[in-house]
Amino acid sequence: MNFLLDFFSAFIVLVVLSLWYVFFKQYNVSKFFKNIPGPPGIPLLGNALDFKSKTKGVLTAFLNYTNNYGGVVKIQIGPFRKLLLISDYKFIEFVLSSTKIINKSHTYKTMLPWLGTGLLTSEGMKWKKHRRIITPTFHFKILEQFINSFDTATDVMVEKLKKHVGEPTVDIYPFVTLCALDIICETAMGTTINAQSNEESEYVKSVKEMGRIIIERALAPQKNNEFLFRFTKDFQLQRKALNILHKYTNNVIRKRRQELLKEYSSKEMENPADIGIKKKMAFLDLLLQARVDDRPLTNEEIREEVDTFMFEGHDTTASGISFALYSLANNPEVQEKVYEEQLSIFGEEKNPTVIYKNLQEMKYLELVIKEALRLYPSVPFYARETNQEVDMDGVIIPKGVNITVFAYGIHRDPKYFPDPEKFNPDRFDTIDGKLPYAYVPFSAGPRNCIGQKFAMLEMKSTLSKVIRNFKLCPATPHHPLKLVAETVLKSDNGVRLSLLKRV
Ligand code: HEM
Repeated sequence: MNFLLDFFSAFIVLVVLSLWYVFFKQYNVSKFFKNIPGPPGIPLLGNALDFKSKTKGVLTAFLNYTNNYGGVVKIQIGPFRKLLLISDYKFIEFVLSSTKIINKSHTYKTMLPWLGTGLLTSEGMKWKKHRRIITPTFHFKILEQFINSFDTATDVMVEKLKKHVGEPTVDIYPFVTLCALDIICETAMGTTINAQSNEESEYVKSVKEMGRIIIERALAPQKNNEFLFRFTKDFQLQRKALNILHKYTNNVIRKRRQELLKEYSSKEMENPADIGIKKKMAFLDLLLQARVDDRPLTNEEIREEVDTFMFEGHDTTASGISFALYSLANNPEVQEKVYEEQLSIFGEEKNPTVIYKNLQEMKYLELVIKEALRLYPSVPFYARETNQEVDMDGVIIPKGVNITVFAYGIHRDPKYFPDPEKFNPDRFDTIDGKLPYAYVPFSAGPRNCIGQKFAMLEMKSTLSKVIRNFKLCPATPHHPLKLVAETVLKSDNGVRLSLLKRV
């Protein structure tokens, strides 16, 4: 009896202490949020029901909140989690340019099992040091060598699309995704997985599986919790997918390290500084040469970075390319200008050998891509968390505040983009460079997208080849997009259009 009483008292003390800890931790945060407008929620769940099933409602809910409550909105998810949704220019500028608000929010934790602490998820000194050594791997001399990989993968896609010429409606998203996956595999790891001809490969399926699990966990409170997640079916599926993904990357790393050592010993490369320029190399090879704190990166550190490129570097460009193709199909006069530009660079040649200079000459196509990323930013929102108190022009933001930058929201603000729903690439002719924090598809500041130049080149390369080969028309029946925020922006009913062969 005594034992039971002791146990019960200990349990009560533990609960009280835990609640006190949560309350104390939340006190400053709650005080900060007190006067910020936001949608009324229901007890315990807050606004969580607005996000309804899985991912469907988040984008619409965020947009409604922004329209109803303005550029700085308080959102409550469950009893304890609050987030600050921002689409206010000054606030976005403050957050993204800050060297203090650098850490990612709690939501990114669901990526850790796959990516570990690669560049996207790492913090503090690790992020700083790795960002410094990875930045040179995006030098244009290195990117230049990837054009051939972009070209070869797009050739495969064009051949596959040719089989659908004349059909009234084709969902191009799956074609583009597999093409982007082939590209990132070859450029990040130097390996060919032939995703386009081998869609059922274990690796491709595992990449898709992890993408799904990451976003579902981020939005469902019971899966987000590490302990409860262990009892779900997805935990087992994640284990299986991670086993395949990590094994693949680890094998590639081991093999490339051995090859590199052999090449060194045969004195093939005399000046390590030239590495990656003289010889075509994948990001992985450059990471194998890199040094941090006067030592090479460990296999695990390299795997984290390569997996991060695999994750961050294919769905994003696939969305960018797909929505740009959709916009061109539905805006024939813009498409005609893009085609004219291609003719002015290559003449009638449909499959010319494309070099870096040609891609730089595609100025109008660049405006088209920018406008597509304004209306359909691949990453519609991203979040930071304060790890210290910060002073924003006299307003103190306490430690522990989740600040979610709503890029999709500010991109549709008529103050910065008049007639925002109109697809008008020419607007970037006049506004480019002005108000940089109103246009943030690649984020901005010290923690912006390190792969944006790579992404731009890939998108130009792929889009230009498709446009040289096909005339794009709207799908029949008419196909309005149903945008949803998954790990990236997608359309729930596909990205449909119709293809005609260019003669
Ligand atoms: C259209 C294509 C792309 C878009 C729109 C895009 C967008 C973004 C955004 C918004 C962020 C910031 C995310 C955050 O703060 O949580 C980011 C970060 C990042 N992106 Fe991209 N991205 C694209 C393509 C790529 C590619 C092709 C790669 C790699 C080859 C890449 C690698 C990364 C990495 C490593 C980070 C983390 C950087 C850091 O935290 O220091 N991205 N990207």
